Amino acid sequence: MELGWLLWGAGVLLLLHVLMELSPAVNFALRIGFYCLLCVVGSALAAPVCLLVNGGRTVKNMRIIKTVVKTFKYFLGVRFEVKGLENFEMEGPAIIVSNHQSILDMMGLMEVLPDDCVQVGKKELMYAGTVGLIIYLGGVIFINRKSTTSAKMVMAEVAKTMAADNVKVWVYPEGTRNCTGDLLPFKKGAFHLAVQAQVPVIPVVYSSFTTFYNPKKNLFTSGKIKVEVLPAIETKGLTSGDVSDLTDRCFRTMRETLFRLSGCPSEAKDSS
Ligand SMILES: CCCCCCCCCCCCCC(=O)SCCNC(=O)CCNC(=O)[C@H](O)C(C)(C)COP(=O)(O)OP(=O)(O)OC[C@H]1O[C@@H](n2cnc3c(N)ncnc32)[C@H](O)[C@@H]1OP(=O)(O)O
Ligand SMILES: CCCCCCCC/C=C\CCCCCCCC(=O)OC[C@@H](O)COP(=O)(O)O
Repeated sequence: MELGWLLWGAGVLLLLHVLMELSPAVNFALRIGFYCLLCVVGSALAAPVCLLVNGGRTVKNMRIIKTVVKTFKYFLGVRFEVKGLENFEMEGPAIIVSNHQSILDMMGLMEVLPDDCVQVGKKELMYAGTVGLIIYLGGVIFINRKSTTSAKMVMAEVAKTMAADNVKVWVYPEGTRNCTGDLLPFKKGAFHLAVQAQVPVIPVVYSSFTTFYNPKKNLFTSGKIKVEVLPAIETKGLTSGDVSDLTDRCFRTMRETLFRLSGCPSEAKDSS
């Protein structure tokens, strides 16, 4: 009986292996499926620990979530090379902005995430099963992207409380995933938030995934991601009239860094 199960298991694994070798689409779907499975299982394991240790929804749970998510890279063959972490070594609140390429970004986020830092996420994520639960427990700030007014109100509330709560807030200013090797134009919410709270903006840039991850080409192999935490941009004394300039400045710096980290120096020159 047990031998029968073993043979079945071996047969299924062999079939999956052959399918993966033969079809890039199957290979891609299985690898992404595996990542999602890691997220679902990792969240299911982390949630009770968060509840037992910290009792409910709090940014302190991010340490537990980070410990779990940081192991995922070993299962997927993804590695990170991080520079500039000293730029996070500042007391007090800040807005962190970074490029957003894929759902895989959760690994890169957790690789560098400073203490007491929450993310801004779309509210739909709340309903993603155990992943939604863990995101809720981690204190993620949910916004409704379909309603500018409501998103602005949530951000304004965060601006009022983040100094007292002493938290950093991580925003993806492109507002959505974008895996083209370039940046989408930045939305201004993160920069309004920084100016309203009078806190610095710290940009974080991840090199382009396109050499090892491209959903359009069913490409997902192992790969190395370069990450750079850039020096903080001060906002003391800036007003809402300065938000566009601040957004542009940050966009240009991040785009140059993205091209440099991804090995496309000519495009970096074009953008300056
Ligand atoms: C195991 C698994 C574990 C998982 C790990 C857990 C970690 C979880 C991680 C979760 C990761 C989740 C990752 C994710 O889910 S990423 C997706 C969700 N995140 C975002 O969308 C964040 C970025 N978006 C923004 O910041 C947008 O600006 C928002 C959403 C706020 C509005 O966007 P919208 O498209 O509606 O409007 P607009 O930007 O064109 O702006 C329109 C006008 O309003 C002005 N304006 C904007 N904002 C403000 C403001 N605050 N005060 C005053 N004014 C403001 C603005 O200047 C403009 O005016 P003008 O300049 O044209 O005159
Ligand atoms: C009962 C419902 C069950 C639902 C189960 C869903 C299981 C989900 C499984 C794995 C998901 C792993 C994702 C980790 C978190 C990803 C966060 C993320 O990257 O969100 C995308 C968002 O930034 C931008 O969204 P769009 O690019 O605009 O779209």
